[in-house]
Amino acid sequence: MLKDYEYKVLHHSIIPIEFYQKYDVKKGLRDLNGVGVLAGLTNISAIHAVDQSGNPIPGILEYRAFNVKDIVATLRKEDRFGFEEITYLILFGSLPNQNELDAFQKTLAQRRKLPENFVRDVILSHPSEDVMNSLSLSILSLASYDGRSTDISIEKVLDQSLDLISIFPLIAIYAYHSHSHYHEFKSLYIHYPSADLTTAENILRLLRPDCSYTDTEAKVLDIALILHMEHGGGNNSTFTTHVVTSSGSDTYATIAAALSSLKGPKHGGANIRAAKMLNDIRENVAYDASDEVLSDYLLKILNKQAFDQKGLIYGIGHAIYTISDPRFEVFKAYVADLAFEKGRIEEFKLYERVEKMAPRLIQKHRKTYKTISPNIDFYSGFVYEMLGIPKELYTPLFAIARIVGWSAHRIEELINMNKIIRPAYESVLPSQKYIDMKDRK
Ligand SMILES: CC(=O)SCCNC(=O)CCNC(=O)[C@H](O)C(C)(C)COP(=O)(O)OP(=O)(O)OC[C@H]1O[C@@H](n2cnc3c(N)ncnc32)[C@H](O)[C@@H]1OP(=O)(O)O
Ligand SMILES: O=C([O-])CC(=O)C(=O)O
Repeated sequence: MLKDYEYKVLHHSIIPIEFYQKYDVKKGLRDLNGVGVLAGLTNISAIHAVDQSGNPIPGILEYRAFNVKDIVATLRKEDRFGFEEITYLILFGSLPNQNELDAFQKTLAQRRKLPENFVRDVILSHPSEDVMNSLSLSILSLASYDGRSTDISIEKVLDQSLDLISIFPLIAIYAYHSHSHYHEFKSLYIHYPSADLTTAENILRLLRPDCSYTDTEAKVLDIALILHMEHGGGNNSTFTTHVVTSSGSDTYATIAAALSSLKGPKHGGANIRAAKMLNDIRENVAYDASDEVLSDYLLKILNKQAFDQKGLIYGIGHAIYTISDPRFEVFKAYVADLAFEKGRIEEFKLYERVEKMAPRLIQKHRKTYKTISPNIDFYSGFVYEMLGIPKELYTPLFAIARIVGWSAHRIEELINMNKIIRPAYESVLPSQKYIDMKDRK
């Protein structure tokens, strides 16, 4: 029966490919040359991938006009954490001075707590292997604890956003513990966060049975969070935030929608797929395999004959960047050091070979004129793995960071747009006369 229904659905859904050109449809809301259709304006971040004449350039990412590479280099030089400072920058538009930063850190620490019995009644009662779904469920449940959940005044939305930024790490990690206890039969422990620690340190503290972590581990995680915080208004989850916000919906529903978008394997979910794909490659191709053998296996992945049979090499390619994703470059600088420290050089070398080989294979195989390069999530799963972070938390870590960007964009949409987002779909089916039941075949 279901097969029958499937046949009908396919038969009545397929639209001839040439129609998209005929009606000038911007597939993926992209122009023919791949540039996104202009859907909004923003002060929050800028992504530069072409020069003024439209020629590709190495990618540049700016948060509130500050180059992300400079931000990370300064934090590294001064050997300090930056997630809270860059959250302040993205939300409020300027760099905090020391007093402003201290006060903001205190605000986040005070908000880093869940409603009474929330862990017991919501998180532990609904264990799921999919921590992204647990996050969505928890965010929607939080609305019931907020007496003004549907208030969309800027003051209230900001208040809700600061709460969500503070508690996302708690929800994600407790949800992981719930899954690991009820589905993997491991001991259950729920640590409280510490008001004296940064977001990155608290994540590791809440995750580990003995709350321990090294300064290097926490600083690498802090950089990973900063690199994932924000990426313009057009990425799939932030655009979802704009779309849902434009209908007048509340913060909880909007963020649940953004989470649902982020988990997709072509977006934030790519980090877990990239790590699983590399494990698959490791199992099927020896570390010392020739380039020819490795290339043949990558071609099998592209031809949907290997790994998840979706035809994608995860962690490679980007909708906007061509020559390079600047976040990838920053990340990679940490991977080599970490791999050396953790004795994972052989794996790192395999990653590196795939990173170099895959873009060329995709270009050739998909016959694309566009230069393709690795994106931020090619190495992020490997980094998390080396930090001992379970794979169920890879995409939630992205969400823990991106909630900052979503919040800023939701507020920007509320302040500026006041117009429901509503693009057009042209019907290509000629009208028919309704048929009486007795006359149907
Ligand atoms: C944080 C982030 O969201 S970063 C992105 C994370 N996603 C991934 O790593 C998943 C793998 N990558 C992809 O699927 C794509 O590169 C995307 C979704 C990121 C961008 O997709 P697009 O904007 O369509 O990329 P682009 O226009 O450069 O693609 C050109 C062609 O190459 C293909 N292609 C691009 N990247 C890949 C890839 N990694 N594997 C296989 N094919 C690819 C596209 O499907 C397209 O083929 P088509 O013309 O037959 O449809
Ligand atoms: O911009 C995009 O399309 C995807 C991306 O890199 C992000 O959201 O960080």
